[in-house]
Amino acid sequence: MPVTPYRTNLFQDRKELHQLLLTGKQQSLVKGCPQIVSISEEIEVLDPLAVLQAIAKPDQLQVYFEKASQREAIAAIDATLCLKTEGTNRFQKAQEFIQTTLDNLLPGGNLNLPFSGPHFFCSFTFFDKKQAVHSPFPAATIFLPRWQISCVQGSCVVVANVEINPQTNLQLLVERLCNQLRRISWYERRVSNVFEIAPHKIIKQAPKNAERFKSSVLSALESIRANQLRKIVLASAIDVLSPKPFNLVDSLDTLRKRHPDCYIFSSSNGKGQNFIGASPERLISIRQHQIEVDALAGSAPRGKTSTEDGAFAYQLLSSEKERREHQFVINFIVEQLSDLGLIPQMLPTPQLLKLSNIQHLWTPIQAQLLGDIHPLEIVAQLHPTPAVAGVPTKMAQEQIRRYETFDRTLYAAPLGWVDYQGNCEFIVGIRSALIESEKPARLFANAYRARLYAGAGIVAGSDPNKEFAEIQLKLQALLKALL
Ligand SMILES: C=C(O[C@H]1C=CC=C(C(=O)O)[C@@H]1O)C(=O)O
Repeated sequence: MPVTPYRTNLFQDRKELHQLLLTGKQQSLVKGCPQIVSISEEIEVLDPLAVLQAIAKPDQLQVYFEKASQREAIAAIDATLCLKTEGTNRFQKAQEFIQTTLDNLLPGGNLNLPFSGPHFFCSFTFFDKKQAVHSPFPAATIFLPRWQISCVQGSCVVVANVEINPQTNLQLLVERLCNQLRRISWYERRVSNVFEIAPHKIIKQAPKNAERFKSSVLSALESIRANQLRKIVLASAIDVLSPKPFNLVDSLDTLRKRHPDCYIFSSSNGKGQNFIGASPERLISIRQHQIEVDALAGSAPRGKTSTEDGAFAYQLLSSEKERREHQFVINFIVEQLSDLGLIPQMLPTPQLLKLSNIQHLWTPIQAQLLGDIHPLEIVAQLHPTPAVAGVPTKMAQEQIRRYETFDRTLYAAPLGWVDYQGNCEFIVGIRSALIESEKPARLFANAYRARLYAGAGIVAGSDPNKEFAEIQLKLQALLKALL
């Protein structure tokens, strides 16, 4: 992909912008196919979530990511190009789509800022095929956004990706791009809450949920005793109904304030359904060839006092069962990275990751990226880890299908971005919910539904009551943000 030495403030200089687009047009003539021109420019400080609120439309694909503790947020709005696919080779197809797009892409503007240059936003479902006819998300969605707005530690960048073909009217395009950028920069810099009075919501949790979950745990423990399984992560879902639509931006705004140590995320399917969450788990990040993967498994509540909190932490760190549950995840990640010829490195004992309502055993694993391994090859190798599936993986996935009566959709699956230089960040979509902000569901007496998901790792020695209590604790992260 050639990098063009254009000025860094292309939107200020229409002649230069026109010239870059013209190069794209000429390239599309020579290559005989449309080209993408990607323009990056620094803008005044704004909140990407406020831009999402101001310009995104419900019928557009959208993704939002934020790590408040690192002062990092990014919004991707509408798709210039998109691939929706499924099957066992979905990661491979996604990789090919990205490569083909980059072969026909001309980047311009300021490429030296964090998040400048084209980024591809990806969401994968837990399973590689649709679980139900009306599944809200395809097994893989990869898109190059029309507009990408990011803010990293006070430095904000806008990236516009436009498709050009020999017929494109460049003057009109320049006009349209500059107008849209003006709209983005003018908008409110802070999220304005739409609902002054919180809508009344009814929590609907089938009473059978608890019993069904506990009997699944007992049955899974039987499979563990029979040596068919060593670990399985079983999840539960609850439905929250509301007479008013759920507001995506309000929910994200609440989540980022309540869970600054988590990755706040949302992925919208362009049909009024949004998958949102506050996940503590990073599947992988690659920055300048440095890979980081989280092994996260083993949980305890937070204490009400520092003494109680310390006691919970001590129990967690010294529990043989929690350490075993955690070790399965480490072993899997190390094995999968080693299979790719990488050399994983980590500290010998887990650390504690303390979140607002729960604490976990956490082992960050590092490796140096070697050769030309694509980030999605590593994602394919890592998903699903035993933090969300089990050991052995295939058997655990089969059993999950048998025990869980709901569609996992994006729950516990990789969600993230890959950039044009091979950097990436993927989180695991846990502590999450599917919210409906467009059409009320007839099935629920025309109310709007939010489905919340959380799971727990089951190993020999697990207690069904304790695992159910852990799930309730995890569900609180989302429940409090929606109510
Ligand atoms: C599967 C979930 O959590 C995983 C991540 C951290 C701790 C876990 C545990 O202790 O069971 C789970 O493996 C979830 O929150 O839905």
